[in-house]
Amino acid sequence: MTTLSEAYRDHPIHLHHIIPLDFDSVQAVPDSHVWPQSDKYSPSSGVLLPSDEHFSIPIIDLMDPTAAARVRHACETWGAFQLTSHGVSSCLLEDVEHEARRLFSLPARQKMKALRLPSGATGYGLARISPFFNKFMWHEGFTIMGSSADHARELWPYEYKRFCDVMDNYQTKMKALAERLLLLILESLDISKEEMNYSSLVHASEKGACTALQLNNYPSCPNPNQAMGLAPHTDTSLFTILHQSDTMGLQIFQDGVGWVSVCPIANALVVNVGDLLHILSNARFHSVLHRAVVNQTQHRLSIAYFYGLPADSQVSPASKLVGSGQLPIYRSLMVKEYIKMKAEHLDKALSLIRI
Ligand SMILES: O=C(O)CCC(=O)C(=O)O
Ligand SMILES: [Fe+2]
Repeated sequence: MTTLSEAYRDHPIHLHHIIPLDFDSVQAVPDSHVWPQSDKYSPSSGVLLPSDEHFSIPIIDLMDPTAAARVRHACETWGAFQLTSHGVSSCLLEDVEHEARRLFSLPARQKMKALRLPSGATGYGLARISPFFNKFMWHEGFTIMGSSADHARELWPYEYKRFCDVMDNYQTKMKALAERLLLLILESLDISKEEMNYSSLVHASEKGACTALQLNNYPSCPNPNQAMGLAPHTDTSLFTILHQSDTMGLQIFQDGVGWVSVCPIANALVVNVGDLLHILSNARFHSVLHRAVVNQTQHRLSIAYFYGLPADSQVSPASKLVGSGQLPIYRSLMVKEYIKMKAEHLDKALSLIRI
């Protein structure tokens, strides 16, 4: 079966788009990291603080009997929501954040030992979207797919086990939560698991879902208005479950409104609709454009769990949602084909598969 790593292998990335800045060694934002102020990519462009509830993403309690309807509304209007009562313990969230902090606070030369390979998918480095932008992001990341042992051993030859145990446990809990959420999302689209007549989704929830864990670090920045933490993008996943530390930084784009900050809520997880769910829902749910901005005094961490379909499966608008007067908006294609298109064309990928 094709894995996500194999799907990325054909798209080597140049080393200067993998190696992060040694943030400890700079006093000012270097020109290579200064983003233009005048366009939509400007880090300070049109941001709304969610002081008004109309400008904040919905908060959904997973145990609420009306959760499916609320999920549908959130995914149709925002493409994102904050999830509470999700059953992932606050201890585990603290542990995963603590381990991520421990990793990113290592000296730069130590982190470089676990650098992602040019044609690799896992390890330490800049975000994969880096080559699409003229300027570099104020960010360093660490990607895990399955076991983190090989890279963790490079970072801590003798004491890597605690890191691996926490990451394994977190991925196990995230997978179980993602499977619950997938069923809720199908229910919200009025599709029962039995009606899911193509195998990929059933397949995904039962065995081969393509998943990845992404640890993100945004060091404090001498001039946050000039720098960009993570440039605007949509996730390729079905959906992403994100834990953010208690520093503001995540923003989502809402048409006609602009960039809206997603306030950290203790123990809530942010769920973002990704491209695959957008395709599957025949664009009823939208894959949310989001970015991360940086802070002058506090560094910020986030931990993203990407839940996708198996790379070898087919994705298309669900048959339940097309037919009765509704035409499919996207053609059917293999998930790995879509991953490849995204790696080559980023935000143009969806338009390339429109019918
Ligand atoms: O740091 C964040 O809040 C966003 C992270 C993100 O969008 C990603 O890892 O894809
Ligand atoms: Fe993202």
